[in-house]
Amino acid sequence: MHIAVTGNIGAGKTTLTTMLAKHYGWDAQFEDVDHNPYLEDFYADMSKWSFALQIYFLGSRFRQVKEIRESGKNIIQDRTIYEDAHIFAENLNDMKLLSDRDFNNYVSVFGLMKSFVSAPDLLIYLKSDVPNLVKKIYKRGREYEASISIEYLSKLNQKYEKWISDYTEGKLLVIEVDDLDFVEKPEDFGFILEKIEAELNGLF
Ligand SMILES: Nc1ncnc2c1ncn2[C@@H]1O[C@H](COP(=O)(O)OP(=O)(O)O)[C@@H](O)[C@H]1O
Ligand SMILES: Nc1ncnc2c1ncn2[C@H]1C[C@H](O)[C@@H](COP(=O)(O)O)O1
Repeated sequence: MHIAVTGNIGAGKTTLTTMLAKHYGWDAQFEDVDHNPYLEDFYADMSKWSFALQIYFLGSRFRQVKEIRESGKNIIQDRTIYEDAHIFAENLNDMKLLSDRDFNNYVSVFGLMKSFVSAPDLLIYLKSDVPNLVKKIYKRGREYEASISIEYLSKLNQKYEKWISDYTEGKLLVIEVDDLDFVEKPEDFGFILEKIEAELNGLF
């Protein structure tokens, strides 16, 4: 079984992925953030590094897709390859931080990869508003993310809303996380588990 957790920067994907992997004994796949050779430079100069970062994330995410196909294990994944293309790359192009030439090149490589990608059995979208995302990004305290603007997060949130409303590839669970503290409150984590189990009824 393949479950993926999706959502904007700071929504709580890594935290929930870690908790679910521990709770169910699933393998977890995380984003390549700490050893990412471009991320810090990207936030310092988005226009200069956007293409290199997108290619890096695309390659890293495709490696995960391959592993999921080959492993036969129950895997929970922190963010999907769809988000790189439909949320981040598209938004950078909209904001003129990724040129049309580089974006078209990216889209053509993504198109080739897409035929190898299977949708997760369940996609869990963590929906959060921008002020709450800002609070959580601040709480996490990655220095290079201090430059993330409200405008950037708002545009990403709009892309997420559109993408989720059009998503038909598989089962989808939308969780509004702003009033939940699944880190500190076991009952909030329990509420999420109940929702997941209702969706996966029969697959467990
Ligand atoms: N529902 C929540 N309630 C309280 N704190 C949260 C919640 N979700 C995430 N956090 C905190 O917010 C920060 C960002 O969460 P993280 O899981 O890294 O987000 P993401 O992976 O989506 O970027 C972390 O410090 C985490 O502990
Ligand atoms: N495809 C991407 N383009 C730009 N930035 C990206 C992409 N994928 C992830 N990121 C950034 C956003 C955050 O700063 C880190 C980690 O993501 P998070 O949502 O906090 O787990 O990488």
